[in-house]
Amino acid sequence: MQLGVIGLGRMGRIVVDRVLDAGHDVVAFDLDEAAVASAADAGATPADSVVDLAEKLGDEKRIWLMVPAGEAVDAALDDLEDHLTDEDVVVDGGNSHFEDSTRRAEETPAAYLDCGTSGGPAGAELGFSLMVGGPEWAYEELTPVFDAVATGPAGHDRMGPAGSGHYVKMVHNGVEYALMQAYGEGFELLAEGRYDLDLEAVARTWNNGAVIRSWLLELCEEAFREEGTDLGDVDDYVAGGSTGTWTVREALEQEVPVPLIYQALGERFGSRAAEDGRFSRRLANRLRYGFGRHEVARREK
Ligand SMILES: NC(=O)C1=CN([C@@H]2O[C@H](COP(=O)(O)OP(=O)(O)OC[C@H]3O[C@@H](n4cnc5c(N)ncnc54)[C@H](O)[C@@H]3O)[C@@H](O)[C@H]2O)C=CC1
Ligand SMILES: O=C(CO)[C@H](O)[C@H](O)COP(=O)(O)O
Repeated sequence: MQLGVIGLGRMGRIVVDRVLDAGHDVVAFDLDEAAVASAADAGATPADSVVDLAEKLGDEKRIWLMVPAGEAVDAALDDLEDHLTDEDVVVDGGNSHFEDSTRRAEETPAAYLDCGTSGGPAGAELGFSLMVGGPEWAYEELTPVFDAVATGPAGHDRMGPAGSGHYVKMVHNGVEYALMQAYGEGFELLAEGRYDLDLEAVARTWNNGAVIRSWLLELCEEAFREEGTDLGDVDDYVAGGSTGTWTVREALEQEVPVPLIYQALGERFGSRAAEDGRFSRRLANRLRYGFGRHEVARREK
């Protein structure tokens, strides 16, 4: 199969590499020329615009968007519009709002798959977890690509109709916020509590057989190993928040109580309003680097 990939940043580049490794062809475009050149070095055919990418793909277009949610997705779709037919397939693998995705599915001339992507840059080796919404035929058609980008066939599934993939990913992120908060509170109590503990050793012990073992807990272990048990100069500022806000807003609309997710979101906003040095916020800040390579806010020395 030949796949066009638009957006070659932290996540899009992994899509390119895994699809090439699986023996498919890739045509690649990004606004950043260096990113295009680097993808070409890896074996992709470079494109110098979205239209050039569409033309290079020929008649049967399968295109993966991996650009920031919002305007960049609409801009790419606007440029593609005149080059798509109902036999083509466009995948949006970014963190788009599910209502934007249902709108785009109606407006786009091609079949549209909204694909929630989880796993972060660690997915380069492991593959991602992919939550896909949209027409069944298009999902089946793209299965070889999903097999390559995901951890394997078990790492992706069709959630339902348009919007459902990004809906599931939105809720995934709400869960992510609450888990980070829970680990943060536990480690804060251990850091402030009765014993002088090595928190890397605690995390490692928990990660080996404990009920609460997980990848986020492995990232806590990594954070303590790399920053020290006191988290060094990691600041208490936690960035991000859009997907958690969407989750809470949707929960309010559906009248489903999500107090843990709400509280975790509030903690993020609180971290920006007051510098209180809370350990849980410092760990959340560092964890965002662990799973997403988001920049770590650090204290001035
Ligand atoms: N970093 C992470 O762990 C995860 C990110 N995501 C989502 O994946 C998407 C991409 O994220 P990252 O790769 O981390 O971002 P990134 O900032 O590393 O890469 C985005 C790339 O898109 C390019 N770009 C922006 N507008 C463009 C346009 N109109 N046409 C072509 N290229 C354009 C940029 O030049 C950049 O290279 C976002 O929606 C993000 O929320 C989803 C899951 C995890
Ligand atoms: O989707 C992700 C992980 O699953 C991204 O890393 C996302 O950026 C996380 O959300 P936030 O930026 O609000 O922390």
